[in-house]
Formats: sequence, C-alpha cells, structure tokens
Amino acid sequence: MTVCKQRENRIRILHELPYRLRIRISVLHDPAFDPVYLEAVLLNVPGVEAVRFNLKAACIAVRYDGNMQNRELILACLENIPHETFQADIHREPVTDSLSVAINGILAFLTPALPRPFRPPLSWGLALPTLTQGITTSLTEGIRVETLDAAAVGFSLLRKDYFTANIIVFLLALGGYLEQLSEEKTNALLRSLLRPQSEEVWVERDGQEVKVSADEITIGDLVICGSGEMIPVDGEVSGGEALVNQSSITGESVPIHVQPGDEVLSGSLVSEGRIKISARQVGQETTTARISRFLENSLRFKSKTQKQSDILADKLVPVTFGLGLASWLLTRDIRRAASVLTVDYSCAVKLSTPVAVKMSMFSAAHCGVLIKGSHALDALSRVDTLVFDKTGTLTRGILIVTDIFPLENMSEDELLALAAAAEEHYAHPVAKAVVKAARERNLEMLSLSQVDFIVAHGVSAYVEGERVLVGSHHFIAEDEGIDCSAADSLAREIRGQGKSLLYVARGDVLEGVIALQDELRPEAPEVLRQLKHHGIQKIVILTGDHRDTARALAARLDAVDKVHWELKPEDKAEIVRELREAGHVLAFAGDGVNDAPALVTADVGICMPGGADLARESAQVVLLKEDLNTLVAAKEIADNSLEIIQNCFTSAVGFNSIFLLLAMCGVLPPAAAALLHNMNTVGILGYAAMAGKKPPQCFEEGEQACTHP
Ligand SMILES: Nc1ncnc2c1ncn2[C@@H]1O[C@H](COP(=O)(O)OP(=O)(O)OP(=O)(O)O)[C@@H](O)[C@H]1O
Ligand SMILES: [Zn+2]
Repeated sequence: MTVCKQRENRIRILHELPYRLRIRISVLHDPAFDPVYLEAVLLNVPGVEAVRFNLKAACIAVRYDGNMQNRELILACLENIPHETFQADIHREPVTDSLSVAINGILAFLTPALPRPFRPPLSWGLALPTLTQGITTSLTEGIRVETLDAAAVGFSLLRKDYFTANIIVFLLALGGYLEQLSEEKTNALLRSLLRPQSEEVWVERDGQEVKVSADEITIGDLVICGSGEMIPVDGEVSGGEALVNQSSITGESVPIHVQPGDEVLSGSLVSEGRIKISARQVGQETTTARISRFLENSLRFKSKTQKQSDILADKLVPVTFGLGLASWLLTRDIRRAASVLTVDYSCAVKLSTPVAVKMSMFSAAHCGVLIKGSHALDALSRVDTLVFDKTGTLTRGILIVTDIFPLENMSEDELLALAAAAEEHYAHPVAKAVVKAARERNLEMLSLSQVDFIVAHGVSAYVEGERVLVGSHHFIAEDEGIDCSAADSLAREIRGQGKSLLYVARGDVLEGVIALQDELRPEAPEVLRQLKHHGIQKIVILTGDHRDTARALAARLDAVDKVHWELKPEDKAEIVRELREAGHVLAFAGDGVNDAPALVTADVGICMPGGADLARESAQVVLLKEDLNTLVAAKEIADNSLEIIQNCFTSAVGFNSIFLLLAMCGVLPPAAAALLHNMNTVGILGYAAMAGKKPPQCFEEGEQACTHP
C-alpha cells in the first residue's frame, strides 16, 4: 500500500466494543479526502461489515466480525491510508444530516412564536451559509440558482420577514438532504454489487503454470495474463509482449504496447498478446482501487438529458431575476420582488433529474442490471437498433463437444488431447469446451510451447515439438492454406444442425474436426419479440462463426432482421459504426474479448453476466443475471426514467409559472410564494423518487424475478 508521506496521520481509538471501533483520524479533515474511496478500501478488509464517517468530527465507525486479526488489519489500513484516497480535484457538496435539517425546520416553524428580539440573530445565523454560498457562486460562476436563493433569503431578512427567510432556508436544506439520501442509497447498492468475487489467475511456480485464487498471489509471483484478461497486480513485465488498455485508469483509450521491463497497472486490460508480470503490489489495495475508479467514473458523468436540463435551468435564472427587478421598478414594492425571486424554475428541474436517474439505476440494479450512470440510461432509452453478438448472448455461451471426427491417423481421444493441449490457457468458450471434454475423458495433457492466440481465428502452438493449429475453417484453410476439403461434406451436415466446427491440423495436415454445440437461451425468442414492443425497430446478429451455423440459429428467432457471419472483431465494430452513421441509435450486446471494439463503438454497450473483464469494463450496461429478460427490464426502466424527467420538467415549469404570475400581480406574499414553490419542488422530487423506484412492468408479476442481489 502506498502511503502518502507528506500527510501526517494520527489515529486514536475513541471507543471500542467487541464488534465496533470508533476512531478519530486526523487526515479526515483534509479537503481532498474522499470518503467513498476509503469506505471501499475498508469494506474490502476481511470481516468488515459497515463503515460510517463523521467528517465534522474527523471520526470513523467500523463494524466488523470481532476477529482480533481483522481488527489489526483495520487499524493497519487506517494508519496507512492509500494516497489515492486524496483527490485534488474532488468536489463534494457539503454534507447535510437529517438532524440539522430537522432543527432547521422546527426553528423555521417556531419563528412566529419566538420573542421578537431573538428572531433577527437566529434568522441571520441560519441564513448565513445560504448567503455566503450565493455570494461566492455569483463571484466565481455568475448568476446561478444559488444567487437567487441568497437574494430571496436576503430580501426577506432586510424586510425583517424572518419567518419567510427561515422557511426558505429550511426548504432548501430539505431538498438537498433528500437528494443526498437517494444518492447514498444508490451508491451503497452499486458498491455491494461490485465487490470483487475471488478471481482465479495463472501464475508460474517452479516453471509450471498453475491456477491460483487472486488473493493468494504474493509479491514476486510471476502472473500470466492473456488477451481479454484484466491484470490483477501492479508490476513489471518480465516476459512476452502485449497491447494493454489502461483506459480504466488513465482514461486514455489507445492501447499501449508493453514488453519486458515495462510497468503495468492492475485494472488494465490485455487486449492482445500474452505477458508474464512480476508482481510488485498485490491484493486488496489493487482490487479496491479498481472498484472505486469504476464507481467514480460511472457516477460522476452527467448525461445529455441531465446537462440539457441543467443548462436550461441555469438560463431561466436570469429570467426570474429580470422579472423580479422589473416588478420592483414598476411597482416599487420590494415585497412583490421578493415573492418573484423566491419562485425559480431551476431547483425543481435540477434536483429532480438526478433523483430520477439514480432511482432508475437503483431499481435496475434490483432487477439484475447494472446501468453505469445517467449517460447509459439516457442512451438506452433512445436505442432503436439492437445488435447481438451470437455466442454467450443469445446462446448460453457454454459450448459442449458433441462429436469428434478424426480423419485418418488418429483416435478420437488423440485428436481431442491434441486440441486441448493447444487450448489449455485460453479463456474463449470454444477453448473451455475442448479442455473440459478432454478432462472428462481423463486424457493426459501434452506438453506445449510457443502458444499464439489469434483473436477470432484460433490458436497455434507447438505440442510435443510439432506445430498444431486449432481454429475456424477460415483460419486453417484460407489463412494457413491447409487443404480442408476432406471434411467438406461432413462440415455442411453438422453446421446444418446448428453446431459449430473446430478444425485441428498438425504439421500442415488436417487431422480432424470437432463439433461443438451451444444452446439457445430458452427465453431468447420471446425476449426479442418483447424488445420490439419496447421501441426497438431492428435486431441484428453478428458472429465470428460460419454462415450455416449462424443461419441455423437465426431461423429459430423470428424477431431477427439481419445476420452477419464470419466476422473479425474489427468487422463487428465496423458494422456497428455503419449502422450508427445511417442514423440508428444502437446498443450492442456481447460477452467476450472480441466484442470490446464493438461495445465501445455502440451508443450503449451491453455486457452479459460472466463476460470477459474487458467486456464488463467497456460496457455501460452489465447484466448481472443469466436471464435475457433483464434486458427488457433495463429498456423499460430507461424509457420510464426519461418520461419521469420530462414530467418533472413540465410540472416544474407549469406550476412555477403560475406562482410567478401570481407573485408579479402581488397576490402572493413572499412566505406563501416560498411555501408553494418549495412544496412543489419537494413534491416533484418525491414523484421522481417514487416513480423511479417502481419496478418495471415485466417484473411485477414474477415474484422470483426481482430478488435482491
Ligand atoms: N480459442 C479458439 N480455439 C479455436 N478456435 C477459435 C478460438 N477462438 C476463436 N476460434 C474460431 O474463430 C471463430 C470466430 O471466433 P470469435 O471468437 O470471433 O467468435 P465466437 O465467439 O465463436 O462467436 P461470436 O462472434 O458469435 O461470439 C470461432 O467460431 C472459432 O471457430
Ligand atoms: Zn483471417
């Protein structure tokens, strides 16, 4: 763990129970301190169940399982807080807690009952934060909502209308609190979904490649990473070469080429090649960093809709201001002007949009879909074309070897053993199927060297000293020029049954073919039909597989409009690009390594559960359950959220216009204007929260369907 040397950190245990620790930590006062980050770090310490911060008191409360060893780990972690916890660019809203909002409210409503001399100091005191905020914002950013708020409160105070001033301050705090509450809830849920499962990685020990759980890696271990895998450690490349994508860390999406001597960071993804990494930093801190970065990235971006409504809201602020000024100039009635200023459009609009978005993300997560931020939600609601990568999305992606056809010199077992040897370290579904079949037959693993994975083609390796190729017909016959005609009629027959074929060659001779069967997900035909009812106009299937296999599958899905076959990953991305250029808003659903380019090219990338790391990282929508129905739910939730945002906007503008008009006519005194306006805001906020939380229709009846993760 990297310790930040410049920051002196003192920790002191304030209070201790068998399962609880309350600790004062001096660095919590640091303005750059990011509690979300530290919380994620702590939640990854074994035994830790919950973490709560009290930033004002620089205190942290940790609930854990009471294990003494874990207690030590917690303390060690707090003594050496990772430097990533301090983010210079972090911009956090001041935290409001329920107690201060409640006190604010009580004081506001009690104002008229208080003895007169108490009113001014109390009200000025309560209003101070709003006034300072308003002045600072006006000076740094120009006229904003904060300016209006401060002006409305300030005018009321100057007019000695303390009740109105206090009511406005209270309602502002309440709005902020409600927003914060929904945000915390969503963040907590998302974080729990993202807790890493124990992953398995390949390491080299005593010259042998063995699979170990990620937490067992120690410093100095040689970790092996192939294409599509996420690098689990920070370290130095000690063998091999690869293209590595660091976008999740640096934001730079162009892959870099690494070779021995270069540094790699955990959380980067190997997009091509295979490298051996000497581990320098391992375990908790790397995984945690990964999750937090991810969370931050997905929650901090604002969507188009959100930005648009923000901009519009900001534009309406000067209008309100102008109207206030005009009514004062015309009538010389400062009360009237204050009334006008208390009514502004922007707060309802600005507050309700994020609430609706967060709540939609929340209910999506409940139904088994992770939607990464408002941008994804927004895009998903506008999607009209859905492109599926065949394997692992429409099909289960768990292939099974059904037949083995050796051509002449070999037995079935020998052919399978040969293919399995070459495929052993590949994470591709084809490779997994072959290796599994070989294990089931208890075949001995042959020794291999010089493995090369050719994405979307197959693998080339030296097995017992001889060059072996395993892959598609295109790879063996066209790229490698090996005569495959002996298997032609057989191949046609097998593919007609919807199976896929793998060609196995040794020393430039085709040795045989292996037939693999993938199962169509039973819900797929109905799900595609449903999606067409939810605004999807066009459904396309893309596959790297052979034409005949692709067609056999598409024949069973009546909602499919078009099928493209024998594609390379770049081709898939190219088709996606062309469709976008033709004006379609497009979602791409995939699961594998080979999909990443298409996933990022699409307006919305959708990743299947258990997809490759690279795909999970590239996608904006991740399905968490092995059920395509969740896709329909996601689409419905997205559509719903857009509707909610529009409704909020319409009612905010509608109601407030009426209030504004009444205020300008002098019918509405400032206190009443503040009350109506803010009740309207809170009402809209409540609507956004409730409507966003509603489970989608397709999940209402299915009791089983909407379980907590
Ligand atoms: N590890 C491998 N071993 C053998 N053949 C492979 C391997 N990887 C890919 N292939 C061959 O290349 C073809 C295309 O691979 P690709 O990964 O692009 O498609 P896929 O995942 O099988 O199907 P889809 O594109 O529908 O997801 C496969 O059908 C297979 O014949
Ligand atoms: Zn090729």
